[in-house]
Amino acid sequence: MAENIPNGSPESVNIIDGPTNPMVTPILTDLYQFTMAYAYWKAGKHNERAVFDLYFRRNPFGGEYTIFAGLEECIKFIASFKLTEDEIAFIRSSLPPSCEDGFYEYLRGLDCSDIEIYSVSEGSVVFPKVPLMRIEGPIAVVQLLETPFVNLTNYASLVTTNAARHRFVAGRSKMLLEFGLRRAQGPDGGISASKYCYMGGFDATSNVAAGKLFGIPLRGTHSHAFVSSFLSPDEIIDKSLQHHDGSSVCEDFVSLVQTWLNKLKWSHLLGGIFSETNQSELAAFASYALAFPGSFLALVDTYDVMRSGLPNFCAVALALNDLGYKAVGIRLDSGDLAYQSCEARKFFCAIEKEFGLLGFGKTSITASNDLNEETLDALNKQGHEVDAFGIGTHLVTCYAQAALGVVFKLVEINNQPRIKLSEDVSKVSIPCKKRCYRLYGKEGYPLVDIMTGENEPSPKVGERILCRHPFSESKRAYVVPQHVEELLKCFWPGNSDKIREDLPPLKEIRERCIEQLDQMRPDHMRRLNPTPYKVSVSAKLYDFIHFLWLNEAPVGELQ
Ligand SMILES: Nc1ncnc2c1ncn2[C@@H]1O[C@H](COP(=O)(O)OP(=O)(O)OP(=O)(O)O)[C@@H](O)[C@H]1O
Ligand SMILES: O=P(O)(O)OC[C@H]1O[C@H](OP(=O)(O)OP(=O)(O)O)[C@H](O)[C@@H]1O
Ligand SMILES: O=C(O)c1cccnc1
Ligand SMILES: [Mg+2]
Repeated sequence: MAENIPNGSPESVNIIDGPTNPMVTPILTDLYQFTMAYAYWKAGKHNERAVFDLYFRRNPFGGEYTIFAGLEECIKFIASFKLTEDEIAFIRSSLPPSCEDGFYEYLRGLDCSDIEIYSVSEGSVVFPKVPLMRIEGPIAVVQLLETPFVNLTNYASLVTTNAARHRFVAGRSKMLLEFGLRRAQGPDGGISASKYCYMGGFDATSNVAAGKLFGIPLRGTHSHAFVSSFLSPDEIIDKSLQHHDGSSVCEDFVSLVQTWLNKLKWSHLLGGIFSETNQSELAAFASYALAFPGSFLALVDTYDVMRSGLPNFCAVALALNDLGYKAVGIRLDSGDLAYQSCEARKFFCAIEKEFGLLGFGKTSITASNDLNEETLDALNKQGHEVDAFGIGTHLVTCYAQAALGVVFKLVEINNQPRIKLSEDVSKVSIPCKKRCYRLYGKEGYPLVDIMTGENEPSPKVGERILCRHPFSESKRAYVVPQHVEELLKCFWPGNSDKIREDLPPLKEIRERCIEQLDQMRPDHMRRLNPTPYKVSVSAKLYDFIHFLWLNEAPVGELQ
């Protein structure tokens, strides 16, 4: 797990690269973090040891689960945390002239070597109120981390969860392609979406830069422009195509395609479905096949799916088959995707039967066009024959919910627990430096997450423990865990002697995410009225929260 390099040593810092986005620097933060840092420094308080929790309050998309993502980028950020002279000069110009020079000297020496970070593993299923990360260190430095950490985890967790939810509705067997780059919120939105949609269970992306940066499989088809850019088959100059096994060359592939189109037109099973297809579309398909004979996939809805796109595709696919190539399939990008996919499947099966082409019935059907959880669900209910979904706008923009609402709250300073009160109970923070556990039941499902004080004994397998709702007195349950998982692990030991967890490769995080989702009890996962997962505190922590609450809340006076 840990590398053979002393924790906190310069070597252990150096082996972690900087953040993916070079815009992620210490000044990618809110001004108030620097004004507070100055005021802490001025008060001589800047080195007081603080503990902050990063968590969220409500699951997104009306669901009862969230996937935690963004940890790797946070660690990469703090590993390279250092203000440049240029940045310090800018901060100086942004703060009042009365701010003392000593502060800028202090900023010059800042790094994150004295920060400790405990975190849930990236790609884990997580729940409201339970800390995703616990950040400890000198208060002025930890304060500066608030905005970038929330920024790096908020959208990451939201879009990973969105991807996981799309995967859940589509089912395991479908291929899910992320097509969102053009519709994403800027370049960082696009790159992040590709990374985190893969993490949340998508199979591939169309985003070439993300393929290069993260090793995500790349996939794509072609657009309507390619189809409409052709006017007629006469445009195709080099019509020759070598047989797949290299044994011979077909000098006029376009004629072979026309021959097949004629056969299809007069075939017993397909007769009457179409007459004359669009010849410019046929030219586009033949050209694409000449360019990619081994991976031919055609967008069939430019003119008319049933009367043109589908027969044209099949004519090209059959001609390719004569030369030893297997066409991949079609893409549908408009209209009723359930109906058209079923009709296309019937067409492919009829060809398999008519021409004895084994396996042609299974030719792949990709669907795209404004897809989201709801349309996937509707397609499932109607019955469809789609093998792969290409999803852009709704997925990457998180159209159904714009932000997760991750927060970063002080829970302890100089070993003194702190609480933030609110009229709204759901916004009251859970004080103390805590440990967090997931307790598993007899059937192997996670039953409850429990937070305890740092120094309480951990829950034990086979030992009954009282789990209390943090704020509702009557809600409590005894649990005898069959398995206990400690959730917060050390990802940045600072100057402590803790062992640092490795940052796993993206593919491993994705596998963890898929595995964790599979482990959940199905009623927490369903789309309609899912059962909330229980989040609790130990009896001792419950008593302490309420003691501190009473202590901090002023008593009103009635006149
Ligand atoms: N069988 C179906 N059931 C429910 N929704 C569907 C079904 N088939 C397609 N959809 C959805 O219906 C919407 C159709 O959108 P719209 O009418 O704008 O597209 P279109 O006219 O078919 O195509 P274009 O993008 O070319 O305008 C899309 O969001 C698509 O995902
Ligand atoms: O629909 P999304 O989920 O965002 O998926 C990406 C969309 O991008 C492409 O469309 P294009 O940019 O050509 O626009 P259009 O289909 O809206 O005309 C593609 O054909 C998909 O329809
Ligand atoms: O490759 C595709 O088919 C694709 C890529 C991006 C957006 N829409 C479609
Ligand atoms: Mg579209």
